[in-house]
Amino acid sequence: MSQTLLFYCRPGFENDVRQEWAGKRAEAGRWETGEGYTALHLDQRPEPEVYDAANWIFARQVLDVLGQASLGERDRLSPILDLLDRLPAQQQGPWSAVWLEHPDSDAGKPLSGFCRRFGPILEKALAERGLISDDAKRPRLHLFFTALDTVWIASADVRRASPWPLGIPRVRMPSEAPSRSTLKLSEAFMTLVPDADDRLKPGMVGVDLGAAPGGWTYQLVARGLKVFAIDNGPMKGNMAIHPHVKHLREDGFRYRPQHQVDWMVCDMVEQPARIAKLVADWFVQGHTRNAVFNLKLPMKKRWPEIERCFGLIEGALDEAGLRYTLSAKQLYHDREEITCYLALTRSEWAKRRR
Ligand SMILES: C[S@@+](CC[C@H](N)C(=O)[O-])C[C@H]1O[C@@H](n2cnc3c(N)ncnc32)[C@H](O)[C@@H]1O
Repeated sequence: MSQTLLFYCRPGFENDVRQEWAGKRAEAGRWETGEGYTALHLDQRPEPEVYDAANWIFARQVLDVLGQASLGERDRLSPILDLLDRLPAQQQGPWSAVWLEHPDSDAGKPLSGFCRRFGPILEKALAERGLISDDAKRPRLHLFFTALDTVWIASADVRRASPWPLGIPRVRMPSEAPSRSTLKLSEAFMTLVPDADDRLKPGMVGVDLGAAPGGWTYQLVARGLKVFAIDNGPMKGNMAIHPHVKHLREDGFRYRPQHQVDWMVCDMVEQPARIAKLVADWFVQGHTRNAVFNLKLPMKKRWPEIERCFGLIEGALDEAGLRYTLSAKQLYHDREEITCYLALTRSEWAKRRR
């Protein structure tokens, strides 16, 4: 049975979604792309894992398309309900929720007001037809408006899809943090570290490479960690005087901790392969068990660069016989970059603990 997949992404990174697909999957199909999204028409339905938003770096959300509707100016509701009525029985709902969304693009953002107004109208109509269920495990209905008169209608498996509208987590800017970069690490913990509350605990020790002015250090300190902040530049605000922060004016590529630490984070602006080698060395030498690091990707061919960096890390850790997980995402707060999470498995860490 043919199937269309809809991917949401940061505007300008649609080609990166396609490159990532081609790098990871054998199935080829026809792509249909707009700013902030791209859809893939396939002859066959792919495996369920494909819908795991966490498995994709550049896609924020991956949905199963049910259809596309053109809407009239006076009556937008009827064409949507008609399309839903015509779906095969197994796709007809009921749904656990209905989300009205739009591309995260200059053209898409003005549609948010319309989505807010139209959402309750649609929800009421669906509820009257018995199409909204209390069962939170039921699929979610997504209406992705690319214009006031054009909508993609899609469904999401709530166990696999991103849990945030537009695939964008809401992150609060803490007033005490010295830089907006803090949002990136906060988002990384929400998105990439599934057991963050367990893996980041008071009393743990972290190293922040390229720490100044202290936005990432702030996130570690806020979770009760003691932090070695490595940077030749100055730490600012509370991060310059906090008793849990030790600022060392050293080269982040040369610095190594005297004792094993729980976390290493790295936001140095450098060639991605150099960062990848540095991170791999920290793990192979047993300096840390968790790392969040940023790979800056200003180049045109980002996917081959990512594959090269992951190859470097995986090659080094595999050769050292380590068991680990490596994941990555282009976060909402990432521009021409991605954020990666590398962690030893719990059993591996227990084995290596000195
Ligand atoms: C993007 S900023 C980091 C921002 C920081 N994560 C925050 O949230 O405030 C990059 C930092 O890396 C530092 N840096 C670059 N190369 C470095 C190196 N070789 N050793 C130490 N710090 C370095 C720079 O001085 C700069 O402060």
